[in-house]
Amino acid sequence: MEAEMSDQDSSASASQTEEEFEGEMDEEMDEEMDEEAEGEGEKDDKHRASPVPSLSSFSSSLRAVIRIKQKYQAIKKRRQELALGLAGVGTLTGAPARTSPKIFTFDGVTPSAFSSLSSSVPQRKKRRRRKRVLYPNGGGCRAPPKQERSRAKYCLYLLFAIVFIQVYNAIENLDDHVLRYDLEGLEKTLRREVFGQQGAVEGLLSHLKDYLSTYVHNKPLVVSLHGPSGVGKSHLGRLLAGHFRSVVGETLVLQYYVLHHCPQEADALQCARNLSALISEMVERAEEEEKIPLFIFDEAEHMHDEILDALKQLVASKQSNEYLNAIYLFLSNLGHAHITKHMLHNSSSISASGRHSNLVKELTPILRNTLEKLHLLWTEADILPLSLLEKGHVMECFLDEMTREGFYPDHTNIERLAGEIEYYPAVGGHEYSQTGCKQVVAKVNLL
Ligand SMILES: Nc1ncnc2c1ncn2[C@@H]1O[C@H](COP(=O)(O)OP(=O)(O)OP(=O)(O)O)[C@@H](O)[C@H]1O
Repeated sequence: MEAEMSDQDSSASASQTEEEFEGEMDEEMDEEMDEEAEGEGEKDDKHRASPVPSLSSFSSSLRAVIRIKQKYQAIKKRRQELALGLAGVGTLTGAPARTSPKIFTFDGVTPSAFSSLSSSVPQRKKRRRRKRVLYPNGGGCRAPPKQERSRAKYCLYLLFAIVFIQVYNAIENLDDHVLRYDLEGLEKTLRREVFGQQGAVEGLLSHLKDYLSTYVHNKPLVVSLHGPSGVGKSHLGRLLAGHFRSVVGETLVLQYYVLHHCPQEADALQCARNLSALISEMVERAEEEEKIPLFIFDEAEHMHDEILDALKQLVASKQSNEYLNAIYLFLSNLGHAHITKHMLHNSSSISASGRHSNLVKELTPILRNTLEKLHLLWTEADILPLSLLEKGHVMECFLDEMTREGFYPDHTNIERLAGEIEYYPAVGGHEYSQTGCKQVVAKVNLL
C-alpha cells in the first residue's frame, strides 16, 4: 500500500487509510462477534431444543460471553498496535505532521488513479440476513408459521364463477328471445310504411320490446290503438300481423274482424265462446312451441259486449302461464273525437318534433277516462292515440299506392289528387285531412 502512494498525497492518504482501517476493524469485530454469537446461539438452540433447560445451557452462554470479551480485547489490542505502526510509517516516509488543514483538489489526479484507489478500497460487505428467527425463552429456532389454506375461499371463488356464468347465460338467452321476434326488422318496416304516426309507432315498439325481452310475465301485453278514420290503424295491424306470421308462424297469429267473424248481434254469445276456445287453443300451442301468439282485433268499436266480456276474462286471467304469454292488440276509432279536437286546438302551440310525444301524454288520460266507461276491458290496456294526417302524409300515401299499382309517380298528379281530399281549416300552418288516407286507394284505382 505504501508503494502505491505518491509522495504528494502521502499524508492525506495516510490519515485516510487510518480511518478506513478503523472502519474495517470495527466491521471485522462486529462480524466476528456476530459469528461467535450465532455459533453460541446455535449451540444454545440445541440446548433449548432439549426438553430440560439445564445448568449446562447457562454455563455455555457464560462461556460464550467470556470468549467474546477476550476476543474483543485481543482485537482492540491489535488495532492499537497497527495504529501505532501506521503513525511510524508516516514519519518514516518524511510526511509532514498534521499542522494546518490542506485543501484537496482533483487537479493532477488521473482517472487511472481513481480506479486504482477505488479498487484498493475494500467494498463494504453486505450484511447477511438471517433466515431463521431466534425466539427467546427456550423457543429454539423455528420456521415461520405456515399460512393455512382455507377451503371456504375456493368455495367462494367457485360460487362467484357459477353466478357469473348464470347471469351471462340469462342475458344471452334474453337477447336470443328478443332476436327471435326481429323487432329491429319490424321497426324498419313500420318507419318505412306508416306515415305521420311516429308517436304511436314508437309507443307500440317500446311496449313490444319491454314485453318480449323477458320470459316471465304476470299479465299479457294489451295495447289499444285509437284514431280517426283513415289514419292507418288497420294498416298498422296488417303490417304487425305480417311480421309476426313470419317470426312465430301462421297458426299463432289471429286477425279478428268482428263485422266479418260475427256480423249478427244475436250470435254474440256463441261468437264469444268460439273466440275464447280459439284463443285457449292458440295459447296452449304457443306455450308448447315456447312462442308468444298475437291476437289483433280490428274494428273493436263494433265488438259486442259478450265478446268484450270474454276477452276481459282471458286478459285478466291469472290461472295459468300460457294466458300470460300473449299479445292482444285492439284497433278502434273509439275516442276519435277527442283526438281530432285536441289536435285542431293545440296544433298552433306545439312544434312538429314535440307533437307526437305530447299527443300521447296529453290524450292518454282523456281517452282512458272515456274508454273505461264503455267497458272494463280497457282498464287492462295500454292506450296509444294515432294523430290526424297532414296533406304531406296524404301525398306520401298517394306516391306509395301509385308506385305499388305501377303508375308513374308524377308529382303534379300526386298534388292534384291530394288536393281533391277534404281538409280541416288550416291551423298553425297545418292542414289535416278529414279522412286520412282512406280515399287514396279508391282514387288511384280510378286512374
Ligand atoms: N299513416 C298511414 N301511413 C300509410 N298509409 C296509410 C296511413 N293511413 C292510412 N293509410 C292508407 O290508407 C288506407 C286506409 O287506412 P286504414 O284502413 O289503415 O285506416 P283506418 O285508420 O283503419 O280507418 P278506419 O277506422 O276507417 O278503418 C290503408 O290501406 C293505407 O294504405
